[in-house]
Amino acid sequence: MAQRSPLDLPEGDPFGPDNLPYGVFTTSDAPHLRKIGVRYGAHVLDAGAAAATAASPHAELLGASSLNPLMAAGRPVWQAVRAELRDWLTNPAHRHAIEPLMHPLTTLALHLPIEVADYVDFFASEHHASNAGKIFRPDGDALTPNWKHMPIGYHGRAGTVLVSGSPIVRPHGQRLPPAEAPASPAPASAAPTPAAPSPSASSAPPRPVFGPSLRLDFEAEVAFVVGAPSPLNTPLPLAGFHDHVFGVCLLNDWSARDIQSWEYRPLGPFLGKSFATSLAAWITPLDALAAARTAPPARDVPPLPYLDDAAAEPGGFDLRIEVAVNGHTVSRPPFSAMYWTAAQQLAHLTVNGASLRTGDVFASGTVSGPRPDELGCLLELTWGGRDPLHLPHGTRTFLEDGDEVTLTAWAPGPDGVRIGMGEVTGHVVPAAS
Ligand SMILES: O=C(O)/C=C/C(=O)CC(=O)CC(=O)O
Ligand SMILES: [Ca+2]
Ligand SMILES: [Mg+2]
Repeated sequence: MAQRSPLDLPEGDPFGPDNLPYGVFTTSDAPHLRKIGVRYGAHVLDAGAAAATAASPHAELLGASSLNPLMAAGRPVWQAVRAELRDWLTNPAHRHAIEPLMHPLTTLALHLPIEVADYVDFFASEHHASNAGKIFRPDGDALTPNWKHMPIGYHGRAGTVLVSGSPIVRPHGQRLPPAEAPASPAPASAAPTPAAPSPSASSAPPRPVFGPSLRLDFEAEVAFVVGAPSPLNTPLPLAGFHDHVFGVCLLNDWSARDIQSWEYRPLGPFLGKSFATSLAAWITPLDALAAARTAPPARDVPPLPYLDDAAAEPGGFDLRIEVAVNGHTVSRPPFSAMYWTAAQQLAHLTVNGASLRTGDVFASGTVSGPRPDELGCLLELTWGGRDPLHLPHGTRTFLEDGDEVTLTAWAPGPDGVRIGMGEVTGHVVPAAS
């Protein structure tokens, strides 16, 4: 049987000419030579080689070892490069030149496609925020009084953003001893080292122990990658989203709930989240998601003018996310349910005069929908460990060593075609001894 050309895709392939996500790869014969690739079906185009062959004016940008130079070039260049890529991959006149530059995806090593500058994580799902509020702060209001007035967020740790597939080492940290039996069995190496004798009276102040986290969790999120930088002291309007955001990808904000719940007051998440954040290897260009734009939920509290999106282009994205633990689907969070949009988050990030750098990543926050099978983390799916999940391979409250978590997503594209968002995956390895 004749071998099908990598340029002939099956009908409706989610990585077809309307998608064209960017990544960075190496081949086994040149493991240190990072190249920009464009995913097309089950193959990857060596974009730098294609640009050189075509004598493209963008050959230097596509010949770089990360996406940052291309991302810094701005939207007119992004659009010109996307048109060139589509021509190279679909115009029969280029077939003989392009075919030899296509690598089977399975033969490549994929790397972090961008050099991450700053990393911010938001808290934009009303369902997640109110569930987390009820679980972490059962005696208070589910939402804090500021929540409907601004997209709440925190600055995370850019240096520990890892590419999909990287192992996640169970973190050590301070945590409170569980009031009763631990919600999930301790890994063999997890015997905690008491920092102090246990309190003898129930009114004694809490005293932490030190050891591997017993409540390791995932958070299904969507990340937005900044391309064009912005100057200091220049707040961006909502429309700035279109000019400054290069692309979108999946992100897993691994979270140690026991470390987090002890440390987060009063300044917010810190070491319970900074040990690792996984980013997908493929960045979907914003233009590939044009058909997925959708209106966000109705605002029941009018936002301040700089966040008011009533007259703006629809700021939501209809991304259908799926979360699998060890290959078993545990949730399908709908990104269209997010209350605060990425455009509002960008306007808020810069409203105080803060500048943007190429490679800044801002993540949506955990994506949870209203239904019990739409929740984006185990904290919610097991209600703080109270209601274990029953999976074919055993019950889970939080993650055990060896567990693998995979997020996938797709978005509606033009003419009923699906735009594949690739995946972000990671597996838990035992805490360092
Ligand atoms: O309610 C809290 O105190 C914190 C909840 C989170 O886990 C914060 C976070 O990472 C934001 C998010 O993913 O939505
Ligand atoms: Ca998060
Ligand atoms: Mg994290």
